[in-house]
Amino acid sequence: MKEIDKEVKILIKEIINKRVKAKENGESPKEDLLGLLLDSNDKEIRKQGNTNLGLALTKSLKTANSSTLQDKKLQQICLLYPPIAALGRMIHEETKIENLILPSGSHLMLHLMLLHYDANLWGDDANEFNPERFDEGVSKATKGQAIYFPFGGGPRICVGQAFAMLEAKLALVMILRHFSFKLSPSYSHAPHTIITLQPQFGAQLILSEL
Ligand code: HEM
Repeated sequence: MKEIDKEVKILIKEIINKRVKAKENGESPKEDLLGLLLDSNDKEIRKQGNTNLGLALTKSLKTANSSTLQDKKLQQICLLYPPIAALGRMIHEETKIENLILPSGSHLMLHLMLLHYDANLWGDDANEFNPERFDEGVSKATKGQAIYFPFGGGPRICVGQAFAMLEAKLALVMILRHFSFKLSPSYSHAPHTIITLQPQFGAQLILSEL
């Protein structure tokens, strides 16, 4: 796991460094999030007279790695809004589940939203944002049951899980080091599935530079 963690960090650094180079050559779009963050990072570095961009990135990576509160929040976000909302499987041989006989070739869908919002499994606050339920990790929160599947499970579990979580934390840390943000009044809550679960009308935020 430590090896994967190291590789993931190197990958993320490579992505950012490539972008920094493109920016220096005037080839990088400014108006996306990474462009905005790099701009803001540059300003901070100029203010502090520090020309070593790597230091700011290393600090962000350190903060991202040590933030267990963010882990819990991301786990809760994946409970309410699993980016992949349903998993599909085909059965290769006739299978009996209690009194149900599923013929070979049947297609099954496991709908994560049904599982993740089930009050019998998660309690009465199933549909509330409550990161504290993950205080003692995922296996305690699920009481060892197979009821939490944002990254799938078993032999086909997502190989990019650690990368995706670190990437999300890193993006958050980099934003929060430079900006505070709140939801724009134009935001309309409409989770919607087009392959992945996404906000149908976008998620407009108002960023204020710190
Ligand atoms: C928030 C981000 C992500 C989510 C929610 C996610 C979710 C999932 C889920 C649910 C599965 C299982 C699919 C199934 O059982 O049918 C899966 C598989 C997989 N994911 Fe991800 N994933 C994410 C990011 C990534 C990233 C960043 C990578 C690559 C760097 C990646 C690579 C893969 C691969 C290769 C598999 C197939 C594994 C196999 O079948 O053996 N994923 N992912």
